[in-house]
Amino acid sequence: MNIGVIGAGSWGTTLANLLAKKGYSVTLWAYEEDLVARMREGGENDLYLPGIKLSANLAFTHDLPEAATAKDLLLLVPPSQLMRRVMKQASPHIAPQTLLVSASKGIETETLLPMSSVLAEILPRELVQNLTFLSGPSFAREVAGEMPTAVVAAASEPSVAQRVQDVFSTDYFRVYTNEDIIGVELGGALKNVMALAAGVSDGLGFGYNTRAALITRGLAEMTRIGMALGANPATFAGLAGMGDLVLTCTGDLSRNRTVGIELGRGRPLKDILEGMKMVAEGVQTTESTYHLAKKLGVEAPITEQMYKILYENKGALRAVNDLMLRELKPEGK
Ligand SMILES: NC(=O)c1ccc[n+]([C@@H]2O[C@H](COP(=O)([O-])OP(=O)(O)OC[C@H]3O[C@@H](n4cnc5c(N)ncnc54)[C@H](O)[C@@H]3O)[C@@H](O)[C@H]2O)c1
Ligand SMILES: O=P(O)(O)OC[C@H](O)CO
Repeated sequence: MNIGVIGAGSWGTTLANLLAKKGYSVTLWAYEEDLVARMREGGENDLYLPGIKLSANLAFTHDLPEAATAKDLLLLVPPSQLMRRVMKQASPHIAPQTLLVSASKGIETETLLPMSSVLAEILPRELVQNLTFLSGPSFAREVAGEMPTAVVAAASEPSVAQRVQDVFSTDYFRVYTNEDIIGVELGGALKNVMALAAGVSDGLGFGYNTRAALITRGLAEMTRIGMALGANPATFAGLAGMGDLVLTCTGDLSRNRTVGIELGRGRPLKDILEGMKMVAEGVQTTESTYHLAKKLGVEAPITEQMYKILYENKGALRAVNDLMLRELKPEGK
């Protein structure tokens, strides 16, 4: 099987390496030309996944058409805000029978669309039918270290999700299938907003009570937004919802949680982002989710306060107070 991977960040590189170690012939596309040269020479992605030895079955390119052409499966892992731009360039080179898998987690800020809708707008129909979404609790570095991990592959056609399940599964990477594309996608995107909030709470010096409250009420908020977009609420109790939410709100490897911690300590967002070469998807997904929830008429108090901290310079402590002092209500609402 010939596989192309679009995006050599920490997740794209990790999944490309997993597939190459399984024996597939894999070509990894990197946006950074100098990184391609270094990966070829040193067998390591020193920018996004330092210290992990890359398989000899892995080829590297800076040429997007080369990565997309004549592939049985193409894995898409750019930051979500760049998905449209990158895939518009790649699209003409993709063969109609190629299995497409997206592993990016975010909502486009300009259109408020999840990746499934972004891709449906730019790809030919025969490719859209075969689209699968891979999501779930999976820090790249732990998968690269072959630590047992479980994720979900969602496609509208079960046989398509099963093919992707077979391709990606290993003894340390267990893939479940699901038919709820929008639920699986939104779980992965919205948990990043909650991870920022959990980080803010930690940065302010609050404890486990606050974090548990944020995780639980965050899940309720994610489920409400998901249901308004047609997701199955049960999906949010699974790996792509609760699973990824718990991981990202509690794990020190989370970039989103780390950004939240710095915000909670009072560091300006601009400073934090200037010091980061990796993407914290939650920063832009907070903006899209805030506007999306308003458009849908869904109550999203944590997202709203996170938006005010990020984009309206609201003090983190005031945001927490405002959350606590909202009108009291029954838990089920
Ligand atoms: N890292 C993880 O543990 C992890 C796990 C699951 C899902 N994801 C998701 O995978 C997606 C990619 O994240 P990542 O962690 O692999 O990236 P990263 O933060 O490690 O690296 C940044 C990526 O952005 C790319 N990039 C920067 N500027 C670009 C441009 N102008 N055009 C195209 N690409 C450009 C870089 O080449 C690199 O691939 C995100 O949606 C993320 O949420 C990440
Ligand atoms: O480091 P984060 O916060 O982008 O999270 C990475 C993955 O999405 C965890 O599943």
